[in-house]
Amino acid sequence: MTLSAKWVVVDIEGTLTATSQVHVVLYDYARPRLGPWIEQHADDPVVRDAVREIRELAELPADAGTDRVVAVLHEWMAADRKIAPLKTLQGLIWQRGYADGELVAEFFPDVVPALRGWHAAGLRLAVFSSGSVAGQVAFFSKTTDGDLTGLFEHHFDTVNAGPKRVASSYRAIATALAAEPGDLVFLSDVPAELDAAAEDGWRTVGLARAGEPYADADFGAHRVVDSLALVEIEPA
Ligand SMILES: CSCCC(=O)C(=O)COP(=O)(O)O
Ligand SMILES: [Mg+2]
Repeated sequence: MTLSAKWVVVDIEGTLTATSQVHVVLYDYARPRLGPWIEQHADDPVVRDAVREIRELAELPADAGTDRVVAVLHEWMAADRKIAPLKTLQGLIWQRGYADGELVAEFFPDVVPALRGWHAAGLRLAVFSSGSVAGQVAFFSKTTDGDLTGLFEHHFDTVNAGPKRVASSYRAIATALAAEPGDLVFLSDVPAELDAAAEDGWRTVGLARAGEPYADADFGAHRVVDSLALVEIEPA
């Protein structure tokens, strides 16, 4: 399969890294640290705003204590709700974990060669993930293949772009990149995300990786592969 594009925009979970890397390794790391982080960073406006938003979304009283906020966050994590203030707090905790050497990002074996190959060929790379931009940058900075942050020119999340299953988020990204939708290719394991990108005119590639949650999903008219090694992209 050969595509022509200027930008390659990649999802993280299920596309670059196993879902278990996020749901087990990263969520297990964040879970016990949420309460202490909220308490120890109570004066950080980012944390304060996130906690206020969590209370509002969960319909908790404005003075609900950290234990009640954390209980909500644990419920959201158990249900894998990708809610922005949760992702903000997780991202801060993971940022510290990567900086302290307690976390190291791992990818499917085909990922780093593909990313490096596209970058070397002159394609421009960006990330669109539910994980916060801070969490994404930390994730790519400490990987089993070293610091990969230099590969990516832009990072998008649900705060600076919008929800991943809504076409307007892909319009916002195309505008931010000053790119025509037809010059953008989006790679994701979630058909609904690909549908939203295609609705905005993007090219799309679905990742149906063995053992991953969407391995047997219906990808409709989207191109589908089980490895990035099968995705050839020429600079447009
Ligand atoms: C350090 S990035 C963590 C990714 C994350 O938190 C997440 O929810 C992944 O969602 P995606 O949109 O990449 O499938
Ligand atoms: Mg994904």
